[in-house]
Amino acid sequence: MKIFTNDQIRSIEKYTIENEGVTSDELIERAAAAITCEIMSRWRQSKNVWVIAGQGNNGADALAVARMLLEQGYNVQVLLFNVFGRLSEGCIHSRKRLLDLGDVNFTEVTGDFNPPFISPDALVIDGLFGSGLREPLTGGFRSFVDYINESKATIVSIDVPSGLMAEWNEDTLRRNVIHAHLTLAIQFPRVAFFIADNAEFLGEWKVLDIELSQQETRNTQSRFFLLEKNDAKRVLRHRSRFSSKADYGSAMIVAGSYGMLGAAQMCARGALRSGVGKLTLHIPRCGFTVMQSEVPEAMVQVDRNDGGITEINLRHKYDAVALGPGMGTHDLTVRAVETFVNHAEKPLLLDADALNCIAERPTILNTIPPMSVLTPHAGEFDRLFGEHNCMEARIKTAVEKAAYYDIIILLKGYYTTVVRPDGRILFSCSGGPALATPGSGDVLTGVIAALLAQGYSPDIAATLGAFIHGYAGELAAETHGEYGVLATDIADRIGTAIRDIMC
Ligand SMILES: NC(=O)C1=CN([C@@H]2O[C@H](COP(=O)(O)OP(=O)(O)OC[C@H]3O[C@@H](n4cnc5c(N)ncnc54)[C@H](OP(=O)(O)O)[C@@H]3O)[C@@H](O)[C@H]2O)[C@@H](O)CC1
Ligand SMILES: [K+]
Repeated sequence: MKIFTNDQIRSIEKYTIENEGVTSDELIERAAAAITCEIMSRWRQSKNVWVIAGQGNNGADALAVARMLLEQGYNVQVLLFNVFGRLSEGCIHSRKRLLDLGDVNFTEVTGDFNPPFISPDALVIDGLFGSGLREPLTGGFRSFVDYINESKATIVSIDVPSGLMAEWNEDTLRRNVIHAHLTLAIQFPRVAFFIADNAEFLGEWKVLDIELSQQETRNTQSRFFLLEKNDAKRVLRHRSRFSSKADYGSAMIVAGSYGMLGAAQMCARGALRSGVGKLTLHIPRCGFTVMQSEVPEAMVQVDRNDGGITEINLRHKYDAVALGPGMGTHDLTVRAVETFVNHAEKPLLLDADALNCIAERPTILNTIPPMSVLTPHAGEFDRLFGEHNCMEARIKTAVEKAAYYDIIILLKGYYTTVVRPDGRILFSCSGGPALATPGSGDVLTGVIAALLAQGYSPDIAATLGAFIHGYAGELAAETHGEYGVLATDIADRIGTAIRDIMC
């Protein structure tokens, strides 16, 4: 699914108006009807409702919602902010239709005003600013947004929480944004919805369909994508009855060190549950017995060193090679990673300590084969590319680095984000807090390695891997709850996750 920018949504809206016989006011009515419906399904008429409208069409939506809720018997009080005397046409139209009802509790703010008391049990409909916001809120608007947040009322934001930019918000002061409990996005989710930093503003979010042109939606190119279950289903290949393990590729995982062999095991389990045809593990000598007994499906090749990885020799050809889980960052391991990466010709999968080794010797970055996949969590990313104070900043750096080094960067988190060298950004929407468990990332590396071995392109393997892994985590949470999931529980549900996604 494509995620559009504000400008693109605006042109799809314009196209719809110009080519599909619908007026802007009708779109506002559609949006308001869908929002009203959603509110009515959640809150009874006894709820006190405050509708806060701004001067643009976000305000127009809000005023139309106020009218519809009044018609449904809700007790509604309306505040329209018209401080610059510049209401949009839609807003003027919605105001007229609202006031035509007669006897409406309506205040138009045109200058200084004392904010009314909003009780904590009230419902606030936030239609102050939507996608037309130019810059972070300041002055009176900023104070009013703070005032609403502090009221402790339940807040429903129309389209986007007021003060939040639809795409990038790094420069937005945290306090200038409405903290919604529910955000009802018109027609499309926004890029900002998939960036972890903004979760506190959005609350739960839902997209409401107002039937903008499907044709124009299809024709509009995007650089942002969301991978959902249906997309994953479309990408996953069915297996032929006549296939053999030779059809599903051969993967090598270089992992483990003394005390960290569990990482290698979990990674192997992730790969084996993801359908890899053949799996070889390169581990330190001390892990031989345990690995052979715990992961009998894999072949084991031991390092000459007992406690860590010191040489990475591929004795055979592999369709995918993953390096990192539990490897440690001993000098000898750093050197082994450097030598191996220097000589590698095909894309690699680099995770965890492989990334930490590269952080120790950043020149390795220059020798990573094109289209290799790096899978850092926030800490590993910062060790590699410098400190960042938020996920948005990391995503922006990832875009730069992915292009510069011609690599794919998968940033772990809710909405794991995959950045391609061409600047395209894919978000995976499965998962949840159950995935925040030790070894979870090792399992993910195994899944991606298996997909690479089976011939999925690196960007697809990364995004699909993140989706499958997240989905398996959700399944594991159904059994064990968000607190109780082990990484091995995730690994053991990967097969079921793939089956569910494909059916
Ligand atoms: N997608 C769709 O198809 C549909 C979308 N719809 C709805 O329309 C909404 C978008 O409407 P919109 O374009 O009128 O923008 P909105 O945010 O209401 O206000 C812009 C106003 O705010 C002002 N302003 C900006 N920044 C400011 C600041 N920092 N501080 C102070 N003022 C600031 C700005 O001033 P200006 O830039 O003109 O100087 C302008 O006057 C969208 O979110 C959705 O709810 C539906 O109606 C149905 C169809
Ligand atoms: K809003």
